[in-house]
Amino acid sequence: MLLTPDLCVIGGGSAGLSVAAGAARLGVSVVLVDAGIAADGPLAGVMGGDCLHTGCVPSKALLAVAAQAAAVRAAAGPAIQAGPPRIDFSAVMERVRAAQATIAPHDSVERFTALGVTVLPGTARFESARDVIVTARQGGGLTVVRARRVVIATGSQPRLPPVPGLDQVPVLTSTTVFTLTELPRHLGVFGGGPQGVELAQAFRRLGAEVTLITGGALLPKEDADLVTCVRHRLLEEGIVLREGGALRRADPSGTAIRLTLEDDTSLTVSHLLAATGRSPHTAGLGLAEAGVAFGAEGIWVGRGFRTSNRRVYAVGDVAAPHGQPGPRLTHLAGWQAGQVIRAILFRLPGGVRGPVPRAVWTDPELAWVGLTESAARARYGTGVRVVTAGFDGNDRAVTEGQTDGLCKLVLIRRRLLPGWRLAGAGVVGHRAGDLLPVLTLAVQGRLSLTALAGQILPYPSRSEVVRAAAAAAVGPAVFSAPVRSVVRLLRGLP
Ligand SMILES: Cc1cc2nc3c(=O)[nH]c(=O)nc-3n(C[C@H](O)[C@H](O)[C@H](O)COP(=O)(O)OP(=O)(O)OC[C@H]3O[C@@H](n4cnc5c(N)ncnc54)[C@H](O)[C@@H]3O)c2cc1C
Ligand SMILES: NC(=O)c1ccc[n+]([C@@H]2O[C@H](COP(=O)([O-])OP(=O)(O)OC[C@H]3O[C@@H](n4cnc5c(N)ncnc54)[C@H](O)[C@@H]3O)[C@@H](O)[C@H]2O)c1
Repeated sequence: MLLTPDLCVIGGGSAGLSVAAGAARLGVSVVLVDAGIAADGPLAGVMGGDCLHTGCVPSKALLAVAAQAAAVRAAAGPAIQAGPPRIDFSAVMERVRAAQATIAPHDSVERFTALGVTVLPGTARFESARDVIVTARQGGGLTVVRARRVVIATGSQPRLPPVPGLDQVPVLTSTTVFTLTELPRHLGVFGGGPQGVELAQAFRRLGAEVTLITGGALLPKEDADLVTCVRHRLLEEGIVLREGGALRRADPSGTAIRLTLEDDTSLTVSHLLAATGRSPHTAGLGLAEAGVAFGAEGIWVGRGFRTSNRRVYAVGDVAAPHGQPGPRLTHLAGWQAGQVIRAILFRLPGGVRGPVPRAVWTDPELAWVGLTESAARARYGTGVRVVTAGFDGNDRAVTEGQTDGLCKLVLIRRRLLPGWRLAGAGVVGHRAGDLLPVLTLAVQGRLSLTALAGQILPYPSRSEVVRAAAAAAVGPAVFSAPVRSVVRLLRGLP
């Protein structure tokens, strides 16, 4: 069979679905090929890729149930008499599946078909610079798609470092961890990025013994002072942290797994989860046949997310803008999808990307946008100023008994005018992610510090910590000697 649509989208994850839905709603004929459509089970007939099946949704649902368990433990005291929570792990996983099932209709083949998209369940591969061959699932035959434009959105997969013995032991990844039917007795988590830290806390709060092993520092992309707050809580909750203790080898030990670290220490765990990053899904796509340049970091794209083949574009986790692996996040995939629609359908040049907000959804959460302090200092040296305000001075946090954390603003000296400009901002603390939108607006929109400091905010709210940090930035200028002189002068007037 030969199909000749305007657009062929390969991959039905966050990126591909956004492109397909947007294009179809603008009246363009779209063929969407997805290899990840579940054939049976509760998510049968559902696309959604990593985010829905093995990423954001199940991990956040697991964290949410785990947070409830932690809240029960924390509530127990003189005011509330409660015992330790009894956790039914299979019911926990039911909650995870229920969250997925609630979101699933949005990503279903049915919805996309109703939007006018032709959905082909199967695996796509370029046969030439123009033609994409789709091998249908379950031996259902071949379809040739000859589209005016093709968008590759094939995502990424878990990356396992070449540690000796890792291929000799059962290793869980994000692909398999959400199919566990029993709570691991002792979970070794290998990797201290957002994935490792979030899942370590979730499993610990659900009652597993957890050891987190990471070659470098915990959350290495974040400023150390913010990470300290997260680390403190993980330790307090009983997670054993082996930071800087890279894994040297893994060996089977009966039904368990023996891990030997670089410092010659070893430990035995019942389960091992590798959370050591992801690599782009480029294999088997026939990229060489299509004349699409790519590397280990992903498919190289320029402005408008166009590849080296002018008919072909790439977005989402698989794309490497200007040859660099970007952050791999669902909301960034959504933004890129909008850009590719602009480029293909409206022939508009790609917009310039503002700083991308990100959050680690642990408790406390760590949320950031723009330059971190360490990145700013590396770039601007002494022309950097940092101000903070802690939740210990925030009345709402005090009333909630959740005063850990702070808001931090990274300022750089203005080039032409006197004063400072906001280059990065973030919060660590209880529900810190909810405070990120205003900081994102401030950093992306180059909002003045005076505007941030002058906000009228509901009292008592955690959002006041942002205003307090901005007030700390503008305070020295407001209460300076020249301003005091003006006040003195005016006081003398009738
Ligand atoms: C545990 C975990 C937690 C996460 N939490 C967050 C979070 O809280 N916030 C956040 O923003 N991001 C989070 N992420 C990252 C987020 O899931 C990804 O950035 C996002 O899903 C990428 O979307 P995508 O469309 O590029 O790729 P994917 O969602 O991977 O979709 C790719 C699709 O392409 C299909 N495909 C691949 N090859 C072919 C082929 N040859 N033919 C046809 N189809 C093909 C696949 O089957 C899949 O359906 C998390 C990731 C993990 C692993
Ligand atoms: N909240 C969120 O937005 C969120 C949550 C989970 C995952 N994600 C996304 O999913 C993807 C995967 O997350 P991740 O945390 O696995 O990736 P990551 O690349 O951020 O972190 C990988 C971690 O593994 C460690 N590591 C890698 N190789 C190692 C080795 N050989 N020895 C020791 N340590 C090693 C790194 O030091 C790092 O701590 C990322 O793209 C991330 O953005 C996002």
